[in-house]
Amino acid sequence: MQQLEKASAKINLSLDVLYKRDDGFHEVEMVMTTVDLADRIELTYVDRDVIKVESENRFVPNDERNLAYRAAKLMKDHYGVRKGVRIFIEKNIPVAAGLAGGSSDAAAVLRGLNRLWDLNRSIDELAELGAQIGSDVSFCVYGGTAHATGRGEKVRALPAPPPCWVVLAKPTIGVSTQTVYQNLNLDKAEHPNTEAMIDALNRGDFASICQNVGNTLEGVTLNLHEEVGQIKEQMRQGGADAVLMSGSGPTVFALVEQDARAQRIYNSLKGFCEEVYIVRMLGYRE
Ligand SMILES: C[C@](O)(CO)[C@H](O)COP(=O)(O)OP(=O)(O)OC[C@H]1O[C@@H](n2ccc(N)nc2=O)[C@H](O)[C@@H]1O
Ligand SMILES: Nc1ncnc2c1ncn2[C@@H]1O[C@H](COP(=O)(O)OP(=O)(O)OP(=O)(O)O)[C@@H](O)[C@H]1O
Repeated sequence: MQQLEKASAKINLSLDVLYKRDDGFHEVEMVMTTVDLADRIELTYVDRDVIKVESENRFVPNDERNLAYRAAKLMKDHYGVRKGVRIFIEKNIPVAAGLAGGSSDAAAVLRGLNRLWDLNRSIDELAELGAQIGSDVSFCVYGGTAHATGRGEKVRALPAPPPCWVVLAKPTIGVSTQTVYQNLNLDKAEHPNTEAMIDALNRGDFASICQNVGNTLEGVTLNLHEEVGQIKEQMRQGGADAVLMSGSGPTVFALVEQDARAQRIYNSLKGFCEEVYIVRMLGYRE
């Protein structure tokens, strides 16, 4: 018995950090959307009480450190399941990139095992459970476009952005989310206007979406890695409608309405970055 799941990457159209909480996490307010760059997760039923994780990507751990493993373990423990699974991850999303690759794999495992193990749980229940794995997992369970609050786990659906191209470019460095949050100085940080972003989405106003992209964590990663600023500049020069770092970075994305411009930006970055993609937003929950 097999179950295939698509695990899509996300970008943060806006990311505001409000304050540091007593539990060490930061209270955030984000607008996120999934894009058409995805890992492929293959779940195979095993008639023994085991979880095995395999991937051909050398940056992805094959043991209990893998978020996909942790998702399967959580499902087993939470629902008292005595069945097993072999998880194969075809990794297409860059690792440690700010695109929620690991979180999306975990979310895909929650959705897939719900079917493979006949658990019949609701998507809301899976999203709530996913928060125990990581702050981005709840959003990834749903996908689409959403407003996420709390530490990221409170998710409310929003309308899809109008169609456009998204050029993603990741410099060769990886960035630890924890390090970026630790280096954030909230007294000096910039804050996006989340309300204006939500309003722009509700009106389907592409120009206003572009005007209101913003990420409080961007300044931190820009200071740590000058490549991020260089990519932003190159995208701007290529005529992008909006340019922003996603999550804690280091991936930068450009929103571009015109086909020719998107292609030009993609081509110009190809020589500069190893990992460049030209994709569409998925927009709605699949
Ligand atoms: C940067 C984002 O990706 C934006 O979408 C998320 O805020 C991070 O989500 P994530 O990778 O799922 O993060 P987690 O695995 O939950 O946390 C990693 C580390 O980031 C920091 N962290 C994360 C989320 C949050 N709201 N406040 C934090 O301070 C904590 O130090 C935590 O130990
Ligand atoms: N399934 C997985 N795929 C990728 N990395 C994983 C996975 N499971 C665990 N990891 C570990 O998590 C680290 C962060 O990887 P990931 O690709 O999820 O980061 P990210 O895209 O920055 O996430 P986010 O945007 O949620 O902060 C990696 O360095 C890797 O060691």
